[in-house]
Amino acid sequence: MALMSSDQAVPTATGTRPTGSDTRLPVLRLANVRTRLGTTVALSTLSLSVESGQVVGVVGPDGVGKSTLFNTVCGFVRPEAGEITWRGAALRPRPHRLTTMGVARTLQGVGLYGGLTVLENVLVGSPGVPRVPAVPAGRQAGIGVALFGATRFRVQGPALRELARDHLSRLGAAEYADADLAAVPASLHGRVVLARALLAGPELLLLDDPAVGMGAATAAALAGLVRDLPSGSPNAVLLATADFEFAQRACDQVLQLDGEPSDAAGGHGH
Ligand SMILES: Nc1ncnc2c1ncn2[C@@H]1O[C@H](COP(=O)(O)OP(=O)(O)OP(=O)(O)O)[C@@H](O)[C@H]1O
Repeated sequence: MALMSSDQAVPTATGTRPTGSDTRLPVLRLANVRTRLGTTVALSTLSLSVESGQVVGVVGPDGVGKSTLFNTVCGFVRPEAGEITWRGAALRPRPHRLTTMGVARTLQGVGLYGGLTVLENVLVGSPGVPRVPAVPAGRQAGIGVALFGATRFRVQGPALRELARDHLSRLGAAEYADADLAAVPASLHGRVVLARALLAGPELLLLDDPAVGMGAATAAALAGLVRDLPSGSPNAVLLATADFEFAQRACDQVLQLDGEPSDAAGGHGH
């Protein structure tokens, strides 16, 4: 695992937009990105590059800007400076285009439902999956659906269920597929969240503190699974965590964010 500092410069992309997606170029690159939330510079002068086949971790304590980084990459907030590129092409992210583009994101502690099987939990938010009465409609139509929905899914119906089983199997949780989520060990919940994100076949998987609240053994097992993820899909992983040990286990490269967010004009780099 290589350790980078957050002000380590990466070359700025040329800005010319390639006609096709060149898989030799970094999946995602941020160059000197700064995002302000109100008067707070929540993300300051951040540069990073996520190459094909890599798991890259961004590590830092609460409040250092990890969620802001993800929200910037997903287009929920717009950076006031810097450049984001996707396979070498300038990117202006839009949340509703994420799945089409090939980005899936997990959210901390969102969207696991007792009363549904593990398999049904993996399928929540997928197109063509009937609503399950146990889940309030508002939650099914929530942000998870927006992130994991529609156009990126190539299969539906029984084939989608089989794909969901395949992902559970890949993550060592196949035997729990038909069990109620409430009845399976909590140590498996992280894998259910992962399987759901994998279902869309993303090129880039964004993992928001995947080990939060986990015991050391569960986190270590999950880190091993995450480390092995980049293959065909996802092609690369960017994860944010406050857990340096988890990042060390899971990542090829770790970028440490350790600065304090600053007020207004006097923003400084992390
Ligand atoms: N809506 C907002 N308006 C103004 N400042 C905000 C807003 N949301 C977050 N911040 C501030 O921006 C900074 C970065 O927050 P962010 O949530 O990105 O950090 P984080 O590293 O993800 O921490 P956590 O894991 O606790 O969410 C923090 O100082 C936070 O207080």
